[in-house]
Amino acid sequence: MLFLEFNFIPKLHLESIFQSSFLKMPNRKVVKFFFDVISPYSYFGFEGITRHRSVWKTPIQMKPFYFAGVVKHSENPGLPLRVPIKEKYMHKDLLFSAQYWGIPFRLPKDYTNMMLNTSSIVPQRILVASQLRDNALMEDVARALWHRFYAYGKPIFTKSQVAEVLRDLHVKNSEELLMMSDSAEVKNILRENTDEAIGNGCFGAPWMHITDNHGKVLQTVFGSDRLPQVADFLAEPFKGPMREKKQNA
Ligand SMILES: N[C@@H](CCC(=O)N[C@@H](CS)C(=O)NCC(=O)O)C(=O)O
Repeated sequence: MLFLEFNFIPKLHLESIFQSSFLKMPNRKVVKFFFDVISPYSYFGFEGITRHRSVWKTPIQMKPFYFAGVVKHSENPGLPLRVPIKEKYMHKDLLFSAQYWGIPFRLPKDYTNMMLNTSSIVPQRILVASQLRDNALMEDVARALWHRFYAYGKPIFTKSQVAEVLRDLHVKNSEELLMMSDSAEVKNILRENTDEAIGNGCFGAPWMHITDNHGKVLQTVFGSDRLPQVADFLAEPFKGPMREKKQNA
């Protein structure tokens, strides 16, 4: 009898713990945000989502990927800059959107040509190398690259151009970071991030996956302008541009 009682009490206790903590635990989602510094809409999405980090409980994973790889794989012929009437609209829309997000922005000289004919492989690999050191460093570098390009019209696509950004940010051992960006590890991560997006139907940037806490993709999302829907899906607040959070002025 004593044995039975002894057995019974801990069982009940365990059940109640299980019910209160595991069964009622919210099924926490995760947002993966795929971006490339060649993509100006990635800049807006990057600002929007990182500003919302302060008001969301949902974890956000930042994923530098290679936009040219996405475009090639998806055989996307619809890049707005390739269609003159969309190009004209996009130039205006970029300024309009930058104003909304409170981002200093003007179109660098020869913008369309540069966007269509320049590779972002160097800065993207440097972002991956920075992220291996520290995600906050990666975000600072990404923001500084975009700021240099859109606020000052200075290019950001070669090693020496990125090195200047690292120097301005006073990044420690920046030479090591530049060397690391050529490593197989970094190249593989960039490829894996790109393949992960492509494997889920990606054709453009920015791109997001909303996953469950086991990594299963519940929703894929294209565009910086989809953050209100993302917030709604996560049952999180959408607070607009949160311009008070802007870091580059
Ligand atoms: N409406 C989207 C536009 C995003 C966009 O046009 N991204 C470009 C790269 S910067 C792209 O991936 N375009 C591919 C396409 O439109 O098919 C937004 O506001 O973010």
